[in-house]
Amino acid sequence: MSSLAEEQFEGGDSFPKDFGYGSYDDENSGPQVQNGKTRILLMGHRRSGKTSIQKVVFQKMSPNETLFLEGTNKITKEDIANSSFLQFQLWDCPGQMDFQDFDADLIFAKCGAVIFVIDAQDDYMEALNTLNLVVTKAYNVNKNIRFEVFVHKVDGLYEDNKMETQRDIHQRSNDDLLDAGYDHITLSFHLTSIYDHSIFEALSKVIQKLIPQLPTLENLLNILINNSGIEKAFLFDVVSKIYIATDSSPVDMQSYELCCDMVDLVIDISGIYGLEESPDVPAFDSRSSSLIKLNSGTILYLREVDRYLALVCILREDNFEKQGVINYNFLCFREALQQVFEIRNKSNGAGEPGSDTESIEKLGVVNNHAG
Ligand SMILES: Nc1nc2c(ncn2[C@@H]2O[C@H](COP(=O)(O)OP(=O)(O)OP(=O)(O)O)[C@@H](O)[C@H]2O)c(=O)[nH]1
Repeated sequence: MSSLAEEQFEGGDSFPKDFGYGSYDDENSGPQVQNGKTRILLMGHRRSGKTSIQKVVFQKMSPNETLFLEGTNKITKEDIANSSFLQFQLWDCPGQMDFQDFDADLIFAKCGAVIFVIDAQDDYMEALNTLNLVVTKAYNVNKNIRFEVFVHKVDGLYEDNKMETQRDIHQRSNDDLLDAGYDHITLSFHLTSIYDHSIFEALSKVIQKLIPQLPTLENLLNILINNSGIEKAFLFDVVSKIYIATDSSPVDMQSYELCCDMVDLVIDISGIYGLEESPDVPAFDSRSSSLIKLNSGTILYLREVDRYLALVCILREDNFEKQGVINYNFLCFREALQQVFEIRNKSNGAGEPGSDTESIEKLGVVNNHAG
């Protein structure tokens, strides 16, 4: 990779205050939501890695530091709302809780997703029994919960063994549900580790399922990339490096990792050189953008969308010749995104397709291929 080619600061208006995430709070009013925040539960046996996941992704703890974490002995609630775009409450449940006998109504009634963490380096048979118990209890309380199984600590497994372990856990847990008469419940599986980007990618996928505007965001990104000669675009929450949306082309891990590294780099450089006199003014602002040219003839291009969101694009160097078109399309994209949130804030019916279509129609992008 060549060095950072350009860290540029451009003029431009910030979004109005009401596009801040505060208003996003009010729009969710479904049963899975409490105080406007979707509740996500982290469950699993002792030492499976639940607290480590939360600390590494949301509190920027380095993976090695998790070695010194003490066991959790009561449910820890973490608001992931004020510090980033993501509006949810993460409940870290202690592994030592009595899974046979706990207040399922209280825990699952207002829950959007259960993440069940299984230590793939350990014997997981007992964990599968607990998974079955948790899933069936949760489903009886709330049929809308999404079940996500993290086959965790896979950094300790050989490549072949990873897929084999996931396949085995998938097979056994589905068989258990079938035996219990719950064959209609869908479990999603993710291979994860805190020592690489897999945990960020898995959490991105979990969280995307809980964002009602996801299809609209994906459509907007499709329109943007098709008209700008961009190959791949991610909408990042810069605080957590979770991508809240991407275009509909498949995600390859390498591209995602490159984009994550770029977000880190921009935040670090902004923190060092971009601070205003007042420490309260965030360094990552409407003037932040960055361009990295790789030796492979590929360009990484980052633009600030608002103080918590960044668009990161991957494109061929040749297609970057018309940077003006790309910048213009980006502004249209940003405006459309703003409209999506404004319309949703006004309407009570979250997720109604009509309102979102209106924003897409207003997206007056310019086609980069047109010459
Ligand atoms: N190799 C490896 N170790 C991990 C990973 N994630 C967590 N660990 C380690 O697993 C151990 C237990 O992690 P915790 O996060 O405390 O586990 P927990 O599930 O919160 O445990 P309880 O609070 O007892 O329920 C720590 O030593 C972590 O460093 C991972 O992805 N890979």
